[in-house]
Amino acid sequence: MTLQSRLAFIGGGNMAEAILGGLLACGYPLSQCVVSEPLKSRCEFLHSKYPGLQVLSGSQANQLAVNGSTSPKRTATMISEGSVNLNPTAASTSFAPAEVVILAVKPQVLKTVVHDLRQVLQTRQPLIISIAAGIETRTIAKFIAEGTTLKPRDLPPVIRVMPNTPSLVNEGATGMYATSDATDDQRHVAESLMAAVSKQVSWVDNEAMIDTVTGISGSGPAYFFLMMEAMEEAAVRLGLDRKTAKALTIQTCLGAAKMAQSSQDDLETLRVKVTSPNGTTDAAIKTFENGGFRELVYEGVKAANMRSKSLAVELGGKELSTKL
Ligand SMILES: NC(=O)C1=CN([C@@H]2O[C@H](COP(=O)(O)OP(=O)(O)OC[C@H]3O[C@@H](n4cnc5c(N)ncnc54)[C@H](OP(=O)(O)O)[C@@H]3O)[C@@H](O)[C@H]2O)C=CC1
Ligand SMILES: O=C(O)[C@@H]1CCC=N1
Repeated sequence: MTLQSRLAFIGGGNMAEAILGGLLACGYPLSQCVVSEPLKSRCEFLHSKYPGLQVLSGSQANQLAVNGSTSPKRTATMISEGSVNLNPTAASTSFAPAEVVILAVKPQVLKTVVHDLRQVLQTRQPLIISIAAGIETRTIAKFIAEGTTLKPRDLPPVIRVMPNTPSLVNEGATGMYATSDATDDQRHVAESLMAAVSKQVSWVDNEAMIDTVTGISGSGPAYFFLMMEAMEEAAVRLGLDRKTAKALTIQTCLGAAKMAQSSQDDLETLRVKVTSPNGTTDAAIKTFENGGFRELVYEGVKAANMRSKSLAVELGGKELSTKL
């Protein structure tokens, strides 16, 4: 396995595209990537945005993406029989087997997807990276092993990753957890892939911490977009035109983040430096604090964390603990 390993994305939605787009932007070879995605319009979108990318759909698309097919004739038969559709711009009808499989479907369909891929995952033993919120590594291992006599040691290792959508612009923040059976080489490959699209990659030792990572950086971009939407709206209500309101809001967010990243000061000091006593910022900050801003943020992050845990219960059969 190399840092240009053959990658199969199972699911070609928002987060898959964020990772794929970020990898391609930093030079990952397009010819090493295949995406399996059932929705025709989404396939067309991916074809047109990434010309030459192999995008598969159809009933056997997931299998083909993982298993590969070194016989163009066999692939052509699958295509003519309609079990696989392949975009016409893709370079080849031969597929090497995937060395890394990125499970990028919604948590609710993960079980079905993994069940369908069970055989090929057991045979090919690719490194499996799951980005699905909530679903634990042992649950994925259970899905792979179900209906067989395989022992955990016979299963391919699963690395659980919680990325975020800024990966698309190579500004992702990613949390990672690997089970003890993952080798250093496999961890290195997974980390290198995510590091290519993320400015911050953090391993956690305890899988439960992935729920917390989900509540902070996985879901986090949406919190900042919400804040920016609210600031833009406030500026418009107070008289600015929308274009100016949006541009000032976005640049303020970016500037604050860059300062926070590069400054020796902690976040509180940076805030205090903007806040003249009894000045304008002071008036705003007091309004936020009096409205319970910090507690509200805590409750929001906790809700995301708890939802991640409850997905593990709903979809993985785990007991729900009320402990965070
Ligand atoms: N969006 C985000 O910011 C983040 C998402 N995640 C995780 O990433 C995963 C994907 O989320 P996201 O990209 O937002 O969701 P999307 O719905 O955008 O993407 C999932 C894609 O998988 C496709 N799909 C559905 N069934 C199958 C199948 N049987 N085989 C192959 N593909 C299938 C869907 O097609 P169709 O539309 O036809 O159903 C869809 O295009 C989730 O598990 C989520 O928890 C993790 C971190 C951040
Ligand atoms: O909202 C979700 O469930 C996914 C996981 C993290 C971000 N989006």
